[in-house]
Amino acid sequence: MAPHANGTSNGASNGAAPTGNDLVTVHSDKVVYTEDAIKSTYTYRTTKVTKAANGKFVAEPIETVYDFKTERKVPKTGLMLVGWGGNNGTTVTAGIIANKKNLTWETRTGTQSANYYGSVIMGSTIKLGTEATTGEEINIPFHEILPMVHPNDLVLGGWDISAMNLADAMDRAAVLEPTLKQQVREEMAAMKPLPSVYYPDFIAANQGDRADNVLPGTKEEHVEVIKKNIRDFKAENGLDKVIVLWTANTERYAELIEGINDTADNVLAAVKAGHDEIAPSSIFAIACIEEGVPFINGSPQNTFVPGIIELAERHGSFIGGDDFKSGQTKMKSALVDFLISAGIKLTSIASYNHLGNNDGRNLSEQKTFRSKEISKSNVVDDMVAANSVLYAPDEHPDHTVVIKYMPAVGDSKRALDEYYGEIFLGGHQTISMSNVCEDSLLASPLILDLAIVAEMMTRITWKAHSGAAATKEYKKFHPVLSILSYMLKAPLTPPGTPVINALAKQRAALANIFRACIGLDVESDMTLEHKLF
Ligand SMILES: NC(=O)c1ccc[n+]([C@@H]2O[C@H](COP(=O)([O-])OP(=O)(O)OC[C@H]3O[C@@H](n4cnc5c(N)ncnc54)[C@H](O)[C@@H]3O)[C@@H](O)[C@H]2O)c1
Ligand SMILES: O=P([O-])([O-])O[C@@H]1[C@@H](O)[C@H](O)[C@@H](O)[C@H](O)[C@@H]1O
Repeated sequence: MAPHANGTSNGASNGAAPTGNDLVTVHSDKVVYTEDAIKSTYTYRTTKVTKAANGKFVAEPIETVYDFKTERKVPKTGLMLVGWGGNNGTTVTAGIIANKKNLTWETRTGTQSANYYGSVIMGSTIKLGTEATTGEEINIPFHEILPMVHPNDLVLGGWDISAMNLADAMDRAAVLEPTLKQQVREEMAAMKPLPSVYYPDFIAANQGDRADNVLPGTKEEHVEVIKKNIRDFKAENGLDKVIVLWTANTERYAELIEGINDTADNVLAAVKAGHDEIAPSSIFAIACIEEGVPFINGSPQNTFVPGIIELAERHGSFIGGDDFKSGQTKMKSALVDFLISAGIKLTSIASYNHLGNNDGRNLSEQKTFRSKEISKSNVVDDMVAANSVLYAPDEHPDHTVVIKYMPAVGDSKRALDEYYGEIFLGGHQTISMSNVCEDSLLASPLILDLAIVAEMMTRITWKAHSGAAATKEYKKFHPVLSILSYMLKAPLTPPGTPVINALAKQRAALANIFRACIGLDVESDMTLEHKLF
């Protein structure tokens, strides 16, 4: 259960008193509970900096007071996966069934129980505060900070260009132990992906041999079919909400063409005209935006061309992406943050990996590899740019990304990295690492995190007490959900806003925004209570 407040705010009634097995009770006059919502008042503190002519800085603390409102009712939520029959799609499906049924299965090393390890929402904790008398740090499960969807309750569906049922597709993926597969096989055999949008030019030619479940018709018709699929899925399962997430193959980048995909009207006209540069993932994005359903891109291609971002803003529909940050890049975003913020001048990063799953097979073509190369390379940019002591303007470490398809290793990707940097007085530090990433077992929990956080964001609204954003009515967050960045290699942010890739900053943003929704200040880690004499 989400935390509850005992206090009353501004003399307003506190509404429904906290009851039952609430994990946390928040004593604050900044939080009010009604039957339907948690309402908090939060003072957001930032620092406005002005650079003077002499190159020095003037810093001014700024306070903005926001009201947040979080709907408390957890909706019955469906998760529709594009690429449902793939390694990630089958693995996350089996994982939910295993957890829902509390399955255990025999492995070479003993009995294994279902879990959600690798999910930041289900497998990690956040600091709530310090124990009133002992000062001990109190941490709570991330999932408990707000009333979130539980992954066990997600209703799964989706599309695939391969007609294979989920049980056979799970075998094809070769990710899970037979002793687990046999327990979920019957349920998964009944799961059949809907026919999908297939434009061969956007993925590797070697994917053609599985494309036996393809929608006929025009691009305009495809948008309408996808929208109907979503409506039907919602109705048939009695859902309150649907989230759609792309875990299909990596597509090549779409060419950005003025007059075609630069504005919302142009991209809709291009769909109507059946323009070649409208990708399947963009067809899904448009359908979801028009249907008011959050759409998240777990792959690296530029699904969200400028016209689609404008369309999402026009409809107020949530979008997020790009490219799950599952293993090698997640490590990179943490290690680079550590090295550069420690004053070590990283001068080269060599990122090699090989893998043998179908994703690797699809990436064996240059056009699709290029999409992944971009998302795996740009992850260091913000950290480098933030350190003008080490790096001159536009100076960057050398950075190379290599991905090779080696069928023998299957889904067990081998990542080999070397980080090379300058240290004190001309010394050098070389960090070489080997990182075996069970790719689908690392990506699947991220699919759940992305879906749960995206759904949570549909229930959080805000208004400002003063300033330019002051409004009487509560408003939604910006349609581009940059709050999802912790789970993504190439975080999509609202146009004109900075991209933050540093892993710790991304996680802090997620945790602190959720803390603000229950009227708790950011966790500063200052622990002054332990430092003042
Ligand atoms: N650790 C990871 O696994 C990881 C990390 C980051 C990103 N990704 C990305 O996630 C995606 C899925 O990875 P995977 O290992 O599950 O790949 P996969 O090849 O096993 O699965 C992709 C599925 O998508 C289907 N597909 C292809 N085009 C489609 C379309 N237009 N509509 C519907 N279905 C379509 C394929 O038939 C296949 O079943 C890839 O783009 C990959 O780059 C994976
Ligand atoms: O997330 P990460 O481990 O850095 O990157 C992975 C790549 O190393 C891998 O080659 C690719 O197939 C996966 O889709 C994923 O993108």
